[in-house]
Amino acid sequence: MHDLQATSIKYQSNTLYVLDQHQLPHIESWLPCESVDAMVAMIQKLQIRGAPLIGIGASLLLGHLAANGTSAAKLQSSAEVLRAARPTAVNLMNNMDSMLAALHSSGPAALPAEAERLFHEDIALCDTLATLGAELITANANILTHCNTGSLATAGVGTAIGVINAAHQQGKNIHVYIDETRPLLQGGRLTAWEMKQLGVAHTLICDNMAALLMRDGKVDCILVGADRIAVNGDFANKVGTYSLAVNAHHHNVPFYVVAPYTTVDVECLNGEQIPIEERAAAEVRGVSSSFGDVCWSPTDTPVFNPAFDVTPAALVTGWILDKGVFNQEQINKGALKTL
Ligand SMILES: CSC[C@@H](O)[C@@H](O)C(=O)COP(=O)(O)O
Repeated sequence: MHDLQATSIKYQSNTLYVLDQHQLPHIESWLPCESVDAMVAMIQKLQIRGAPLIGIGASLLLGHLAANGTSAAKLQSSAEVLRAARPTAVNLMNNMDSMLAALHSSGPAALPAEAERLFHEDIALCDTLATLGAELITANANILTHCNTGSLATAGVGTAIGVINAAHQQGKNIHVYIDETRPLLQGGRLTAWEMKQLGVAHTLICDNMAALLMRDGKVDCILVGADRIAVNGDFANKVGTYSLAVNAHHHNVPFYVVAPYTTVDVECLNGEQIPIEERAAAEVRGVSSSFGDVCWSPTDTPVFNPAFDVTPAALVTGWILDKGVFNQEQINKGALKTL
């Protein structure tokens, strides 16, 4: 396979490396990933994360294994194991389907090229989203975003953060409010790191401060990513997105979701059909990260920890997709069925 380089994944001299997002922003550590078990563990620990990137990471690993002589039967079973590593982001399933289609039509020799194609496709999709989305951003806008949707979550410039960066590059003088995104703090750790790297003016807030900012007229629009979009426009994204959408609706703040077609699930008719991952209680009882393990609640406090929630289409102003920007009327007419 050819050498490849993105912000948080790279392939160099026949080795796949993942930038350990569990340790960011304070420690930048690249971990080699040689096996399916290692990739599944990294995906489940969120060392590699973000809907597009987990699909790309799993695909590159399969390409690597095929290039190093793994049999078709083993590649088939490996794709099935990788497919099940996390349940909500459909990019993983869509990418594994692409890899399996290549395996079935042309055999193992086709997998390195297919993985590279998916990697480069994701970069191009992100660029398209950024260009389309930036047109919607007005000069001096205050944008609120949730979780991390940037170059750490994709092979390219990101989805919602890609739009933010494009608007910034166009000199629109934007400012971003970053939801810290409890429980795993993808906003506070990762988006804050990316905004600093990109030179975008930003302010970190706790998730429960967003409504107040909207009430005070300090948010011009909200941009979020997605982990799975149903054909009726309902979508799953990092938990907390739904409450942002409810608050945006109440305060009349435009609310956009930004995602490539690889995040659309044409089999999923509505949000109720999206499987939602539930994660360990320890993530809510405290934090576990490079700055230590802390438990602030009683150690046996009962916990509810869904990693994602579903935002109904009725609360969405626009879907910024690589095929264009769609409104509710277009989505209701079935625009997502034909992507
Ligand atoms: C371009 S990333 C879009 C989504 O994957 C992102 O918003 C998100 O929810 C990521 O969740 P995570 O649990 O960190 O993988």
